Amino acid sequence: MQKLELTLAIIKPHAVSNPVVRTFIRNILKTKFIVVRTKRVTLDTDTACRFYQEHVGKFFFNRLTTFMSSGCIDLHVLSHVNAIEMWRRCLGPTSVYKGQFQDPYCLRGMFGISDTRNVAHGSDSQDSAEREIKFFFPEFSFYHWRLDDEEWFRRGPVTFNDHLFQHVKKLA
Ligand SMILES: Nc1ncnc2c1ncn2[C@@H]1O[C@H](COP(=O)(O)OP(=O)(O)OP(=O)(O)O)[C@@H](O)[C@H]1O
Repeated sequence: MQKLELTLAIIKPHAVSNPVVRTFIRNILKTKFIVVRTKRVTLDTDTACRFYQEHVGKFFFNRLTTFMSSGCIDLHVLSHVNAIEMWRRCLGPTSVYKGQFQDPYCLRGMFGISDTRNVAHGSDSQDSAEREIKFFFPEFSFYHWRLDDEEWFRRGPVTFNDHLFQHVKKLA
């Protein structure tokens, strides 16, 4: 049985503040993935700039970091075999316009407003996922994940806790 992979999903402010979009996305997350952690935060611009530091100097950097600190964002640590690719496939292309033509049912194609307000973020590699999860969930233990939790979530049984918006171990 292939091991579970972790990825970070960030639901961007315009998607969190729209109840229809938020509910649609949450349904995908809880039915297609194992949701390992969920947290809602509001970033200050300094934290948004640190998170997106690889884009410093690009024409959209200021727009992106201002937008990401303009309201609540939802952070989800997702798990699945090939979680990174799966979540990015749900998102579709970075460009909303491209998504609308190439893959109209992807989240960005359906709910994106612009290339900045493109619904959500997904880690693009295992290294990025680990770095990004550590950035937002410093208390998350990769040691315990690898030692114990990964196998538990893979084999089950798990149940979904709506209040936490997380899957949790189902104890006998
Ligand atoms: N040409 C652009 N114009 C405006 N905003 C952009 C543009 N390119 C990227 N961005 C913003 O910067 C974010 C990070 O860009 P990146 O190139 O890493 O895209 P991505 O990997 O598809 O998206 P993400 O990392 O958010 O999942 C994008 O999600 C988008 O919000």
